[in-house]
Amino acid sequence: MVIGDYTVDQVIEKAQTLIEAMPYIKKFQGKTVVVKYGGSAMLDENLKYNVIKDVAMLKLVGMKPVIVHGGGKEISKWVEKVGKEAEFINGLRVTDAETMEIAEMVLGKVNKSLVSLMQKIGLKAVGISGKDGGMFTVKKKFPGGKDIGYVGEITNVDTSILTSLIEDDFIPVIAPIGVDENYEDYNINADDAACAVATALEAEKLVFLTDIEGVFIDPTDKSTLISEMDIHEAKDIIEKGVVGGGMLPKLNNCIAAMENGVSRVHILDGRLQHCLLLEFFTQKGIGTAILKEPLF
Ligand SMILES: Nc1ncnc2c1ncn2[C@@H]1O[C@H](COP(=O)(O)OP(=O)(O)O)[C@@H](O)[C@H]1O
Ligand SMILES: CC(=O)N[C@@H](CCC(=O)OP(=O)(O)O)C(=O)O
Repeated sequence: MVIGDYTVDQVIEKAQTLIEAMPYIKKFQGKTVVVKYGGSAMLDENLKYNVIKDVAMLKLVGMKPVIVHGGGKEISKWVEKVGKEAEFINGLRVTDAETMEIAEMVLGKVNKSLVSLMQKIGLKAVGISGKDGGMFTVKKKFPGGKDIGYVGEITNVDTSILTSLIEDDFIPVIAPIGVDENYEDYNINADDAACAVATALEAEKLVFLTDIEGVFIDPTDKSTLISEMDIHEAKDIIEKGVVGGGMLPKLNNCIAAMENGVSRVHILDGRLQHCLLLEFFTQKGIGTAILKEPLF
């Protein structure tokens, strides 16, 4: 027997998936969830559209999603177009005045492209940067004591603009730019921004969407994926030098978020279609989960 385009078994399987989602929907209803959408996982419009559809689903079942986005790859592309070389120290972009200008322009474009996609599927979204509503106050960051230009560390998040938007049913979409007390612009690593926002909003969950399956002991050996680790293990692998590149600020931020009250932190492969739905609504553990304490 067939029902529409499906066999009875397929229909039952679909219904079971919905039933499986029920406890998770109940658990996260009314909760704030922060999704950090990394530039590395914005490979094409189709993928972006699917991520936005997942966010729509989170919103429609009663969660309060907030998006903090990156755009590092796109910034590097434009930095190279003006004849410069993109340079990073500890996963943070060395940002001179010209690079700052490029970063703000590119992040503004990424921001509005995400807002457009949301509007296309009927979601209410507002794109802002940390400058809007005085949301982020920053000070210059000196990673390892080094001066890397206009790179900011968030010292305060004024959540009033976010809470107003959320109360009015909008999804805030945040670009990681902020100003210091002298109103100088700063480029902020999007992982740092997501962690600060999740902490300030006391989010239930912080999810990083990136371009790798999760955290690996050895990224060249897929069998070394860490599916769960506690804060101590996370600190340990950082100390051992196992984690590099853009994963370093991500993992440091996972630890900071957990230490500052965020209940759950996950690192997921944003290239995997509907990874957010799989993570939120099914029992399948995907990516790397960072836990406060060991489970056993
Ligand atoms: N131990 C590790 N496990 C996983 N990824 C790692 C590790 N060490 C370095 N990386 C790198 O970190 C990258 C993710 O960070 P990044 O490129 O900044 O992504 P995003 O744009 O999502 O912030 C991965 O693509 C990978 O190359
Ligand atoms: C200071 C710093 O590193 N800023 C980042 C901001 C964008 C970002 O973090 O984007 P992803 O999340 O895609 O990496 C940068 O200029 O690349």
